[in-house]
Amino acid sequence: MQLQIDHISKLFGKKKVLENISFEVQSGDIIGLVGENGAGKSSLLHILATISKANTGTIRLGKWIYGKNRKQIRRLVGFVPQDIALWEDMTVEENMIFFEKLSWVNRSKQELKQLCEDMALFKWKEPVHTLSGGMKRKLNLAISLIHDPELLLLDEPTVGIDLRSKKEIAEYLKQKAQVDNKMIMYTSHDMEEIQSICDAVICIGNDPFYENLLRERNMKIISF
Ligand SMILES: Nc1ncnc2c1ncn2[C@@H]1O[C@H](COP(=O)(O)OP(=O)(O)OP(=O)(O)O)[C@@H](O)[C@H]1O
Repeated sequence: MQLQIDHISKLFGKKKVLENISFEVQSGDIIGLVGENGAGKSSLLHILATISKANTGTIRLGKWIYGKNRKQIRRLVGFVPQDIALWEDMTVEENMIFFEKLSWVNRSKQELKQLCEDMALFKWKEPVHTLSGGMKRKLNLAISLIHDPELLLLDEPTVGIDLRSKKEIAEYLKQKAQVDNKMIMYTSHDMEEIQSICDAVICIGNDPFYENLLRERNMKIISF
């Protein structure tokens, strides 16, 4: 499958946040998005998650076109937003079951539990409000994987997650891309993490500071 982004721009009022962005992502790719605060990384992910619309340009995911085939596209996309979105009074198990019911797939309890464990989350019967910030993020990640999306969009997914779990999650995501042939787009301000996970990086805002950082690390830069 291919994600094809063709000349997209995004405006908020008169403010241009994304300008004429074009690039392609293939199945199996993990693409990093970097750039300073306010550069437009989340805005791009929101567009790709169909939560917001680009002002110009076209986007295709496989044979489907954004704006025309939203329902089909939503089934193929998983999104972990920066803000944690969970039912705080329900347990981890109840949250997983709730989101499984909202999805288009049937997963057994064991499969749902395994997804949490893949994210190094070993709480199951605990109410979410008793979890740490990092554990909640792990749960958000597990939820985004319930419907086995072809395109996984992760907006700073590992903020607050301990180093061991970060490493385990990175290995899991690499396997998802390499073995299961999924596309992953990933934002982070942690260059080491970006370097260890991503095959190539897009520098939102064409910022020479970030481009130099990436060159110093011999990372492949996707220009647009
Ligand atoms: N709903 C909105 N209405 C108006 N302006 C917005 C809206 N969402 C984002 N913006 C503006 O768009 C710009 C890009 O924001 P965005 O959140 O995409 O940046 P980012 O690169 O993800 O930043 P960060 O690294 O801080 O997460 C910012 O100037 C922000 O204020």
